[in-house]
Amino acid sequence: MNYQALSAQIRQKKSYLCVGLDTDIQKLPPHLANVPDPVFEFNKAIIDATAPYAVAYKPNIAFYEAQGPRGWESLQKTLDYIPKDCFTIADAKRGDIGNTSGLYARAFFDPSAAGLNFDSITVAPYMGHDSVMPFLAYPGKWVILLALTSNPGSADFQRQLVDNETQELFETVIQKAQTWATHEQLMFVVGATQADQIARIRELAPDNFLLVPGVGAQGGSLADVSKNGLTKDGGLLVNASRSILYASSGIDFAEAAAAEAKAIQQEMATYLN
Ligand SMILES: O=c1ccn([C@@H]2O[C@H](COP(=O)(O)O)[C@@H](O)[C@H]2O)c(=O)[nH]1
Repeated sequence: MNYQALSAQIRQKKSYLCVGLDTDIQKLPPHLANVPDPVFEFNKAIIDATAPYAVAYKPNIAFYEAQGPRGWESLQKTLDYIPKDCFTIADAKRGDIGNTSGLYARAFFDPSAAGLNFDSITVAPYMGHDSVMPFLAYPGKWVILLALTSNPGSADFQRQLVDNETQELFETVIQKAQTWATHEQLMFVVGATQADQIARIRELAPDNFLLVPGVGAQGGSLADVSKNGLTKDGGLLVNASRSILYASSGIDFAEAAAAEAKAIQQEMATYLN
């Protein structure tokens, strides 16, 4: 999905909600325990329930690869089930020397390789340009680069002063990466818990989409993120995973997920107006 189509989806659905499919086998409702693929059945119900309110889905790859081959199978089926008008994100946080990154890119972007055809992948910037470029070699696919993450440890490196102490490392990442790709292929991850930095990030990256995890379970504020992060084209994908997936642990889990997604979408609609 390209920039214009994503922006049009946001306008049409009045939503910039990304539902995070962090599907934890230990947390599934008991009544799914005996179906052949509980992770896929759960995801299918979550997708059906939340699709009216979401423009993107983000399976976190760790939850699938930890299950071995059957996890990859659940991931494949889930990706194929996501409606075609929704943007898909492989939250894999990859990045390595060039030839290895090339294989990561193939695994997630080339359906003739591992069967997966994601729109985008999260990438760690730490190894520099040659670790990121192989992902950008796929026309129409996106790199979502970790810039200022939502976790407390983000202060350890990302907030350190660099460039003769003139700016923080995450600012350098955002500036430098824009010499590698346009805003039509490059997004940045910025935690909702870092909302006080979003105005600065918008100065550095006025047109790039930001993927913002950290509302819901991590306590970030949708209002604060939206106030400084929205652009004329939308410009934000705000992710919520646990607060939607596990809104109820019972037989009504999908209805509870729909209610949670709808509440977020309705709040988003007020900020888009
Ligand atoms: O800075 C980051 C980068 C990625 N994540 C991921 O987003 C979701 C958040 O899940 P919640 O349950 O809504 O807290 C999860 O997949 C993380 O790995 C992040 O939280 N922060």
